[in-house]
Amino acid sequence: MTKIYEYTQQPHFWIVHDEQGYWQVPARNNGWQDRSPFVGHAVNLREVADLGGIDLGLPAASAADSFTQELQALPGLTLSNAQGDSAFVTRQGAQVVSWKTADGRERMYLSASTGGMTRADDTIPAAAIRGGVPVCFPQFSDRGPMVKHGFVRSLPWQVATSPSAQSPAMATFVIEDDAQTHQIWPHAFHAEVGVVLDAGRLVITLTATNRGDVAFPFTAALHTYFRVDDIRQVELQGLQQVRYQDATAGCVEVVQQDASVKIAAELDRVYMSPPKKLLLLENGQPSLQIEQVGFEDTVVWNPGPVKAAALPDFPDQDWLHMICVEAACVITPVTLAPGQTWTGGQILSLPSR
Ligand SMILES: O=P(O)(O)OC[C@H]1O[C@@H](O)[C@H](O)[C@@H](O)[C@@H]1O
Repeated sequence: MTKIYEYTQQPHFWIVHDEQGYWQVPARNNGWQDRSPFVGHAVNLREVADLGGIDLGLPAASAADSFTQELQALPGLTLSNAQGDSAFVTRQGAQVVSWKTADGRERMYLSASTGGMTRADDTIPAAAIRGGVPVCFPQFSDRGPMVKHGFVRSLPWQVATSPSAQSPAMATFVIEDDAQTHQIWPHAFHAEVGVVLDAGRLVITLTATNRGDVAFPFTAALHTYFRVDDIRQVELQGLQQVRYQDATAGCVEVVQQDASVKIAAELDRVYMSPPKKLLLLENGQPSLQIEQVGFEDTVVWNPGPVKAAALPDFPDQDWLHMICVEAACVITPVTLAPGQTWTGGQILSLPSR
């Protein structure tokens, strides 16, 4: 039987801490009987009941003052674990802007000249934060009438679950529609970002719920910026024979021929229904495994030298030090009926795991 140390129920998922780490398990069919994409083994409801209901409780939901720390002047909070991994999530956009693995290596790219909502300048809408894991919702890129990549990446989020002494390695963040969002998008929604840090692994989930009485479609992405030493030594494996739209060429459709994606200039592609696990290599060595669930497409983006020079919040040379590999729903929008919930996630792990 799987030994479960603690578990807590969120509105749309469970957080489970067992022998193998922390897991975020979508709540379907009223329980965990479904083998979840987030667990490598079955966790079933009866086993949990047998444990006698260990409920350690959660700190009460708190507001902006949970974001007591700063990174590059961006208010946020830190997650950490006993193994020495840490992550920083900003109030603006519930954006993971730092993920340091226990070897001390920073895995997320964050522009030194990013804009964003500081504590002193709390005006909205703020510029998006350039780096980490921007949450694009309810529109991916400029494929619709809305502001590029939707509006939630520019808005302040609330903490639903703070990292605590008992559970320092997980947090959840929420945002809902209000008078301001109704001016941009008329729908009643609830969005939730879950961040779970485990030894050598980071799980980020996006959950969207329709809390209105009219169905709505959306597109979305976890627009992850990975930090790399030198993009010219980077390969992304797992996309051979996958069809993609090339956004640098009018979205013409092409089939990936090469075994790996390499970047020498601007690259902007939406891979359609690719395999769910990709491998990032640096200098020929596996560097990170990038897995996605729930999201149908994968976007790969690097601005290259010319576009980089034109981006005001991005140092000219930094295209050499990042690659975006994004879990995305682009080609086929997700439609949520009233009351319905959708969850997608990206699971990033060191390749030795
Ligand atoms: O500059 P933004 O709005 O953060 O977008 C960055 C890039 O995001 C990618 O997801 C898109 O495919 C690109 O076309 C876009 O340029």
